[in-house]
Amino acid sequence: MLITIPDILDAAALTEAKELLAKTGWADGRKTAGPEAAKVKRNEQADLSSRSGTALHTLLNDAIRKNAVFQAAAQPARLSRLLVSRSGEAQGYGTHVDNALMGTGANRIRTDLSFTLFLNDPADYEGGELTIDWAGMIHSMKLEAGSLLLYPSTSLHRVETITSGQRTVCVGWVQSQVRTSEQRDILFDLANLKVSVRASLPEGAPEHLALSKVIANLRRLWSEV
Ligand SMILES: O=C(O)CCC(=O)C(=O)O
Ligand SMILES: [Fe+2]
Repeated sequence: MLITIPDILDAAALTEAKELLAKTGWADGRKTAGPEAAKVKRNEQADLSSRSGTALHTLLNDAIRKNAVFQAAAQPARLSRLLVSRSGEAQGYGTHVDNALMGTGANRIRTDLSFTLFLNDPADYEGGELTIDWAGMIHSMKLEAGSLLLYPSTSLHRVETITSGQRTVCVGWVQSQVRTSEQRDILFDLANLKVSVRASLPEGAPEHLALSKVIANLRRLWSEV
């Protein structure tokens, strides 16, 4: 599944993120790419180890984790550390596949899903679409500031070259409790169905219980914890 989630950050959180970003240092983005991806990666990455960088990481991480749609769609078991990157004119990120495993020690994860949280508006730059090759279809997307695009890490993708202005995003990866995309899709559909059933049938209706039972039993079959 490829899904856009609006309003991960509200206006106040976006302003705070931008203020923290203004105090953060930047380094060459190739440092955090695998050897193959490093050849096509042209951007800069924020130093999230500084004081303002740590505050920024916490702000973004909390906002992503607490979002109900993100939780339902990704079913996260674990999240990678986040990266914040910016690309200016003539920069971008050529076609690549993300590393299957990331992080070290206790932070090691299998990447099932990748996401980009847009930190500035599409009007601020030309080019810079995130282009994803998913199930034989090409999706090219550029979202409003504060919105997140979640997509399977199994796909080839790229960031189109920026022709003017500057693109700033936060990217990260999820190890899902549910390893396959097909099973995650079914659970996401059922979670959405549960919301509609709750809205249209009285509390305690047998349909609520039946649906809860189906969801719980599928999660028993498909989850790794
Ligand atoms: O900047 C983006 O939207 C995606 C970046 C990316 O593909 C990556 O960091 O692996
Ligand atoms: Fe990537």
